[in-house]
Amino acid sequence: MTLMERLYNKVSQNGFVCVGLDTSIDYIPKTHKENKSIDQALFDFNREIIDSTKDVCAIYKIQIAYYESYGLLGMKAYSKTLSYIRKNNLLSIADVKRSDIAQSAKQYAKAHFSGDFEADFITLNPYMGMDSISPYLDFIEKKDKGVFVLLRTSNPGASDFECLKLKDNSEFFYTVGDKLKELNNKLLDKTGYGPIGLVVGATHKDEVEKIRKRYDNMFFLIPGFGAQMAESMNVYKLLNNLNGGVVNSSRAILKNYLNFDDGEDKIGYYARLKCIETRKEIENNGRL
Ligand SMILES: O=C(O)c1cc(=O)[nH]c(=O)n1[C@@H]1O[C@H](COP(=O)(O)O)[C@@H](O)[C@H]1O
Repeated sequence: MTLMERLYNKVSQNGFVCVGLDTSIDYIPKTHKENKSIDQALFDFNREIIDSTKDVCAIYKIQIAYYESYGLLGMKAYSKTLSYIRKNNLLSIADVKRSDIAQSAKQYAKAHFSGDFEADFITLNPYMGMDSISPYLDFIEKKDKGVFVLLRTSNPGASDFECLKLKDNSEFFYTVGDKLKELNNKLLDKTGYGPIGLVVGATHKDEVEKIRKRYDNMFFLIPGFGAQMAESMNVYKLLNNLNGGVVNSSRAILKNYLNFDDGEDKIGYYARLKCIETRKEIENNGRL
């Protein structure tokens, strides 16, 4: 089975939620971190979240900054989390948002698609051009890996550059998406999708239908639901019949336990509950 088939099957079986492991030490209750090293505290927290959510989510996204910020110990937790996901036959997106000249991009590909930090997918920033993307193709094709490339991000600043109007009145990000679509079209498998996906935030509603239609063979990573308050209807439209993307939620899932009196003893349970609620809310609102 190819990577895209595995992801597609996970979405069909468990739903489209992507659990964002943006694990800050501040999210971990005191009782769960005292007498532990930082790497152990971060990893134990992640393991509890993974064990409790693996049958109600499609994939895990590990945001590397949360681990880099704790230095070597943080990176140890990052590496252990990725290998725990792999050992359990689950899928991972390393949210590393890389972008560099081809020679350096090759090294990033090696760093994040093999060895201590091996992930199934990574996130890329495309704004240095296509030669900053192509070095990843070797791993995509030979090692069955995938990428999600930033297209229309969820932050307010997305309008500063991504949405600038070109001479023909189209927004700049469509030029980026069209080039990536061409590349992805050569790699489609029987799911109808290919391993070059797009990151499309759900916080902007005007263009969601147009984006989904234009990039119909591209799998989406959709952030913005939960803590960034994207509307469930936007998410639904981007999902393409609920199987053309994954919806990331990080803080809303990891910190859900804080909303309950018995939360500290049931961190995983409340994370699981939030995954189920997230899926239901998007599915139900989409049906309206
Ligand atoms: O590439 C991303 O994952 C990403 C793109 C984007 O446009 N917006 C965005 O929020 N993200 C990431 O998605 C996650 C959102 O986290 P929450 O807002 O806590 O759900 C963070 O890890 C962000 O870095």
